[in-house]
Amino acid sequence: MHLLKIGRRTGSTKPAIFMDCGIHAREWISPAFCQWFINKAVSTYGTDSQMTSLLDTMDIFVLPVFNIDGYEHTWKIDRMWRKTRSRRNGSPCVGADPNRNFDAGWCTLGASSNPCSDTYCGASVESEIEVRNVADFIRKNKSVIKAYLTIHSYSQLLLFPYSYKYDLAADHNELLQVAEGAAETLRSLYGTRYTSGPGATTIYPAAGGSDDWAYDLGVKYSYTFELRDTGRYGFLLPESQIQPTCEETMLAVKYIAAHVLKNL
Ligand SMILES: Nc1ncc(C[C@H](C[SeH])C(=O)O)cc1Cl
Ligand SMILES: [Zn+2]
Ligand SMILES: [Zn+2]
Ligand SMILES: [Zn+2]
Ligand SMILES: [Zn+2]
Repeated sequence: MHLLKIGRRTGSTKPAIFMDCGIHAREWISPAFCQWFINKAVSTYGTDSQMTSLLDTMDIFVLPVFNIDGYEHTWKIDRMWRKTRSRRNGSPCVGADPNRNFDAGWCTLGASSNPCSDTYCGASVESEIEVRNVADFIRKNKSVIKAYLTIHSYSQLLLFPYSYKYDLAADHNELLQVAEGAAETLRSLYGTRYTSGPGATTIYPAAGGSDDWAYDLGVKYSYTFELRDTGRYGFLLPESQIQPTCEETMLAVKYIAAHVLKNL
């Protein structure tokens, strides 16, 4: 797994943002966005004032493709694959849903213990090596990681904890306010409408997700993005929409980052 660290080479440890893409293999617009983000971050540092002040103060960790084996599978075999590609002896089916495999109400709701289900929670918490690696990294760096962003598609949603329960997060009001501000900034470019809210009531109740896990670990600004569209093309978003999607999402990510920066 290739994790990029974007930031100034100062010796000092800086507060950081962690963003992952491609946790679900078929959500191809997601890795496209991380690639776009990396290029923008390095190419506009020094010219774009927001990006410059962000990178002068914070580091940004970007994991462009979380679920590498699943992503390759969608390129070569099965475009609609979602899960990892782990194999369990004795099981006829392959893979677990990495976004049900985190230690956050693991396998209690909105997930399946059937290895053939697309929302299979895995044999145990962090059974998927990709999940274990990301969780280990964030645990090790939790004192500096101030925000966790995980990029999915589709539905045009900006979700935050909780999905594994209906209780509101302690920081609900702030998380909602920031999400709504980010969604409004995103809409200002092409008019794309996003809905913001806690996962459980905004999309569906489900346990084992990375955003809930990061939030409970202490990463306050924890968001799941569901990028374009709302179902017309779904996961098969046309190439013509890649650039506009990346441009509008960039605005939302910069909005959240600016809020994190202001509240360091
Ligand atoms: N904590 C979570 N946050 C967001 C979601 C929605 C994504 C949408 Se593809 C999923 O089903 O894994 C699911 C969970 Cl479990
Ligand atoms: Zn397959
Ligand atoms: Zn997803
Ligand atoms: Zn999705
Ligand atoms: Zn703010």
